[in-house]
Parts: sequence; C-alpha cells; structure tokens
Amino acid sequence: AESEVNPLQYDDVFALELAADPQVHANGNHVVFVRRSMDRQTDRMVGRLWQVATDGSNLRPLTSGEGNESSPRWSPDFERLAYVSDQSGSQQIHIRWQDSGHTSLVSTLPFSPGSLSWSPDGEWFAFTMFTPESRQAPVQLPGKPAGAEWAEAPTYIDSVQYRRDGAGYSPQGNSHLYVMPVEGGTPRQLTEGDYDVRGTISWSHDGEAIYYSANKNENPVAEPVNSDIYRVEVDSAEVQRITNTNGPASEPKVSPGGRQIAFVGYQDRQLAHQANRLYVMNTDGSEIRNLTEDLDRSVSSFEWARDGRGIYFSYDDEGEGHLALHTLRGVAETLTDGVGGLSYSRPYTGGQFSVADNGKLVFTQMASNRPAELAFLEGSQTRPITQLNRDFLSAFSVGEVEEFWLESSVDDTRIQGWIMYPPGFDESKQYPMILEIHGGPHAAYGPVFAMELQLMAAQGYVVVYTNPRGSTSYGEDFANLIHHNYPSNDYDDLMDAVDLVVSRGFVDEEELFIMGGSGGGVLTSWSIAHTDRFAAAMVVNPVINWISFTLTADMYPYFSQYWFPGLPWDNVEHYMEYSPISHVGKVNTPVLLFTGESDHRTPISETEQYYQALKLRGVESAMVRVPGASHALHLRPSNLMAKPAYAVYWFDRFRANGGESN
Ligand SMILES: CSCC[C@H](NC=O)C(=O)N[C@@H](CO)C(=O)O
Repeated sequence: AESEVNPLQYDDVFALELAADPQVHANGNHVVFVRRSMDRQTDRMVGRLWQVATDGSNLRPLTSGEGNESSPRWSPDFERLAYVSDQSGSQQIHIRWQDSGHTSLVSTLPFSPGSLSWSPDGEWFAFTMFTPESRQAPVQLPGKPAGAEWAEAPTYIDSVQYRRDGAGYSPQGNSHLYVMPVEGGTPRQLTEGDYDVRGTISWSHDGEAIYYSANKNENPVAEPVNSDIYRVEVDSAEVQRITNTNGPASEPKVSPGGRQIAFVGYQDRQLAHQANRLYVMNTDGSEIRNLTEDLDRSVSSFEWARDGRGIYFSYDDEGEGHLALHTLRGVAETLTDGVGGLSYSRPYTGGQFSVADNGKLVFTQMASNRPAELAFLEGSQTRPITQLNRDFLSAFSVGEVEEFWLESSVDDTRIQGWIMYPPGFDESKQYPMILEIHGGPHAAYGPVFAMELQLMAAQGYVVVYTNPRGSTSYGEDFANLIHHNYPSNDYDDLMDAVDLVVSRGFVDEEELFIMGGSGGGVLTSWSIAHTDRFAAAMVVNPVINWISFTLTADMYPYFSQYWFPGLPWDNVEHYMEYSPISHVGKVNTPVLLFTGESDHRTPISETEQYYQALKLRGVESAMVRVPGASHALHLRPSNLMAKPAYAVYWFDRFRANGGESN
C-alpha cells in the first residue's frame, strides 16, 4: 500500500556504501576489500580496509580506520598486506602483518604511489610515482624585496598534457617506475624520459625485471593511443622494448610460470570506439595471439588463473558485466554475469574481480537496488558475501527497474533501455517522466544502482534510460554507428524510447523532461533543437561547440583525431554541423545548465557559450556552477545530492501544477 512507501531523501547519499577492489586469499577462504562509505564531515567518499570470509562470516575492519585507505595487495606468501593510506598526512605505503595485526608506515614518498606491486620474493615494492622535472623558469626577474607581497610568478607551459580533469593543472614532469625495499628505504627510479608509465606493472618470474606500458613515440600528439610494452632490468635499469604494435598495448601481466605475458590493446583503425582485445605473447614479445578476436566486446580487466592455464577476464555485454575464462589452448567460457556496481551515481557499467586457486573468484556484484556488494563464484555457483547496504535497503523504498528493448524507427537496430518506477508506482495514474542520457558517448548504462536517478524517482518521476547507438557492450559496429556522425540517429533511438514508454499509458505527455551529462549533455541540447516535446531540459557538463571543445579539453590529441575526419580548422563545416550551438536558434525548451567549475574534460566554457546563446535568444535558462568540481560531479556527496535536487526543482517548475502533487 502507498502508505508504506518510504522514498529516499537527498540526505541519504550519506548512507551509501560499496565494496571495491576485492583481493581474495589464494585459498579462497577470505577476501580483503575496500569498504567505501560517505563521510559527512569531509563530504567525501572514504575507503577503509575490511576482511570477510567468502561464506560471508567474520566481517571485520583490518586497520584502526584512520585515513583514506586503498590498493590492498597481498604479499606473495599471503602473510602481509600492503596498502596505501593518507593516515600520515600524505599517500604512503603501509604494511599489515596478518599474524599479529600490526601495521606500519614504510614509505616517505614525495608523491602518491600508484600500481603498487610486490616482487616475487616479497622483498621489494615496485610502484609508479609522479616525478617532477626540475626546470628553471625561462625568464629570470629581479627578486621581490623582503616582506613584499608580489603577485604569484607566471607559469611557463610547453608540455602537451598540461592539465587533466580531476587533477587540475599539472606541474611539469612524468609518472615513472620505482622500486623500494618493503621494509622502507630510498626509492630508486628505474625509468626516465618524457613519457608516463601508466597502469599495471608486472615483475618477471625471477624478480630481475619489471614489465610496463608507455607511449614513448616521438610524437605522442600524433599517436595518442599508441603505447607499447617494455622490460626494465631492476639492477641496471636497462630498458628493452617488447612490443611494437600499431595501437595500444597495456596492462602487461606475466603468467604464473613466467614464460608468457598477457596484455590488452587493439589494432588502431582510428575509429571512435575500438574494443580492447586480450592478447598473449612470449616474454620476449614473440608469438602474439589475440585470444578474444571473435568476442566483439571490450575486455575490461583480466587475471591469470593461478595454474597459468588460462586467463579470467571481464567484459560488458548488453549493459551487464560478465566474467569469462579463456584457456590458453581453448575458447572463452562465460562464467557469470552481474559483474559491476561500482558506479553509484548514474547506472554505468563497471566492476572488479579477484582470482583464488581452483577457479574460485570474488567479484563486485551489481544490482539495480543497491551499490556494489561482493559475491563469491565457485564453479557455476554464485553466492553473496557482503550486505553492506542491508540497513539502507530495509529502511527505504527504492525505485524498481524494468528492462525494455525496441526496434529503431530509422532502421532495424535493436535498442535496449530501462524504466525506473517511482516507489509506490500505480499504473492507473499519470506520471511526469525524465529521459536521462548517458555520456561517453562510448559507454553503457545497465541495470545498476544509480543514486541520482533514484532520488528523482523518489520525487515521483518515472525515469527512463537507454543505450542508444554509439553505446558500448553491443559490439564495435553498433558503437561506431556514430563514428564521425555524432549526434545523429542516436537522437532517434532516444525519442523511440520516449515513445515506447509514453505508449504504456502511465506517463503524462505534457510532463516529459530530458537531461543528460557530458555526452548526455550533448544529446540533450541536440534533442531540444530537434523537438519541442519536452517541457524542460537539464544540460549537464555538455559539449556545445566541437571546435572550442577539441581546443580546450584535456584529451584534445585524442578527441580531435579519433572523433572527427580531421583537425578543426580543416573541417570547420563538419565540426559545426554536429555542434549543438549551430542549432540553438531552434531551441524553445527551458534549460537548466549544471557544470563543475574545474571540469577540464568538457570545460565550463562550453556551458557558458550555451547559456549566453540561450539568453541572447530569450529562452528561459539558468546556470548552476559547481565550485571545485571536475567532470566527475558526483565525487562530493553534497554535489551528488545537489544535481537531482536541481533537476527536480527545474522540472517541477514546468509541470502543470508546479510539482505540487509530489
Ligand atoms: C562528449 S565529450 C566526452 C566527455 C566524456 N567522455 C570521455 O571522457 C563523457 O561523456 N563522460 C561520461 C562518462 O564516460 C560522463 O558521464 O561523464
């Protein structure tokens, strides 16, 4: 009955928890993971190390719980656990001895360590770390008098990648590979040069070398995705190139027996979406084999089976994460679906897993009514391990999610989508509806918990979301239907989804709303230039003008060469034809904009262009600027609640009764 409905409140963003980065013990009996929860005082998500038996018993914290903890990594003998914590005031490496429970800080690093990895003998750590380039400013000015307050000195920049979304303006320098004794000591730098060591690093079986991936091309601007795998000798720091592929070769992982390396990458065809394939080669780079050539899905992550006979890997298919095993001599066998749940703001796919002996696995399990929990997979049996959100679930009514498929009105393409019903939904009533559009554009939504959408459903809105053409998890051809052609018929797919839901009879056609973030902001602003059916729109961190975007976004070498037929000044007509700003003259729908002021992916200047154009045209519009927020608007819980709250405020204004029945 409706009286029992207890919808989520905005403040419940602080109740969310999720289980991430599982690291299962080889015996498969227990797993260490990062328990992420929301801290009301700091307005941040914090991670703490917890352990639980894989039968779900004995859930307990592993540390005293001060600081933000991440990256738990077992020592090769499983007697110690390394992790990164900022307990000391900066991100440092810590060790926990499993027998005594004693923990100790073992590093004093100047910058945060990444890709932490134990040597096979358990005596060394390898990790990546930012390494500043010490350079004098090219202009030397007379110094200021003692005690004077002068303006900050100007910054001289000549690097390609001078700012990154989420990190801001970067000091000059690169991420390099280091080793350090596990009992502490001075880190020794193994790589140097004008390139970054990124992603997985993997020790050779004898511990004498480390494999890593980097883009060392002379002109990385011209080849932004073309990385290769290298081997560096730990003693001499001598470097050997292992692959020479046309495209990325990354995440090298040496096989348990030490004779082979698995990695991911693809043959670069300069397409907007290119699925990551799983490759195996000998450690000298010979006999490269593409294991997933026939899969036509992107490999998200992978781990060697402990006996070295195969590789477990995850991939998304039709909006859902799957785990599969590819034996080296055979074919891939899918083991389970339901992998995901790490995205908690919008229903994006994405999960993690960890491999024990004998085919036992732990993975983050997705569900539409809660964020990621851990689950155990043994043989074909899956069972839940954690229930971190049980308290949250039992107290509130969460909107139910129903899948639908439709056939495109422009061709025979099949499109998948989902309807989220407001708690207490009664199909005999008429509801306002929000179409919420994902970004990427090469990304995918799925039946995954999404707090932003839930909070809007809690306010009485039916929320519809789809994977229009261009989305991932349906194969490369589907994703590339918008190659050099975005936005285009993806708009039709979205409208087909609205038509389908309207035809069900429970949506008030006068109360249709549209919103989307990033690529979803592109499609929202595009849609309202092509139809007046929506009563109001919310355009979140959009691209409005592809020329200004490619020349201000952090990933400009990639966007300008992979998403367009050529550089902007040679293709002005193409860039402008696909830019929402070119069509703003047709917009009549009231628009609310919402963007982070520190967004370097889709800079706020895009939002400002649109806002000012709408004002020039006299279209009802407003702009919400989120101080300090990057492209990942949801990272601060207060912003996670602000976005749906502003959406509901704006949409309610344009409902027949001003939203008074909510
Ligand atoms: C349409 S411009 C690209 C923005 C961005 N794509 C890659 O970074 C994007 O759309 N991001 C999505 C997630 O992939 C988002 O929702 O922020």
